[in-house]
Amino acid sequence: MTDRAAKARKQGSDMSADIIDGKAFAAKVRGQIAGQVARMKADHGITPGLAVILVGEDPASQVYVRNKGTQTLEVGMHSYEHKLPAETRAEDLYALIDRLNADPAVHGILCQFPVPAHLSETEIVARIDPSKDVDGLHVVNAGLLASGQRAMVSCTPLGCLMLLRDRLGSLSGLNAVVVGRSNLVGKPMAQLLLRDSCTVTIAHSRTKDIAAVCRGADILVAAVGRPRMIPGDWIKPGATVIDVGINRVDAPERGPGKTRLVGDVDFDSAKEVAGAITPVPGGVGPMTIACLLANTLTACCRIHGLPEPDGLTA
Ligand SMILES: Nc1nc(=O)c2c([nH]1)NC[C@@H]1CN(c3ccc(C(=O)N[C@@H](CCC(=O)O)C(=O)O)cc3)C=[N+]21
Repeated sequence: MTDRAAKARKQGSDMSADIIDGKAFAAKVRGQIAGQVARMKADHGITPGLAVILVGEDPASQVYVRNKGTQTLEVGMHSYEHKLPAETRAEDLYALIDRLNADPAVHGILCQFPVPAHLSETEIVARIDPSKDVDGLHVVNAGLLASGQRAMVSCTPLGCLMLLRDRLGSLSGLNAVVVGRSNLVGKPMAQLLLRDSCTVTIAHSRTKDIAAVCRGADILVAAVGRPRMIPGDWIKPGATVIDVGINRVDAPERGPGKTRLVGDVDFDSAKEVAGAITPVPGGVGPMTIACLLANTLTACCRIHGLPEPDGLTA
């Protein structure tokens, strides 16, 4: 049975949704990357390198940066971590970015956000060489993507696209609703879906009757950052639901002071309606890091004029 047939069968039935295993898919993607990195070393003597900048000591950011560093090394790339004190002056941060831009061993540069309030994320991103901008945030990359040209594409939307293509095959003609309009996720996600010939709606906090808009979605991508905002009765039966939200909430049921991660979708009610849904954790999050590594490999290939890796770009 094809995926679409399975989806059709699920409509109107009371089966619960397939859970999309982002963790397993991400491990597969990292395996592919590791193979291509090994070949790159053997054939060309080039090792892709990723530089991650962390300003300040936000505990969640420290965990993410550590995970990124470990996974970068696991696929055989070089990892360069730059931890700067919270009070770092903008000019010193820019001097570091300039050095990394000029460093031939560095193919990808990421500055972990949020940064302390005295620094400007916009100006930091503008300082990064667009060809090394593995977050896809530079206006040059946003513009290239929007005009259908070869760009560096933000890691989270790229990961969501890989999961959707794996699940659905062709996305052509499907109604896609993206909830959230951030530069990091919502906007590039909408561009990618449009490029795959979806009919795309971007919904947000001011959208009128957002529930009805979501109910029209064959593909629903939630990227608002509000815990469990989207209930099951906003979801079209059989829809594919991609939950980008990673929200830490109190979990007194786990003991005093305990917390846990939840998405922007109310998973328990949504899974009774959707055809397939990504869990949090274990859904989009691991794909984001896998795509960061994919983007670093892609940037390295482009910088050296080598053919781009298969299946790892948009
Ligand atoms: N310039 C920049 N680019 C980013 O891409 C960026 C950033 N800044 N700042 C912070 C957010 C957050 N982010 C995550 C990546 C992976 C997981 C991830 O792997 N999550 C796991 C588990 C996480 C856990 O257990 O804490 C999961 O969802 O299964 C989460 C969050 C990237 N971000």
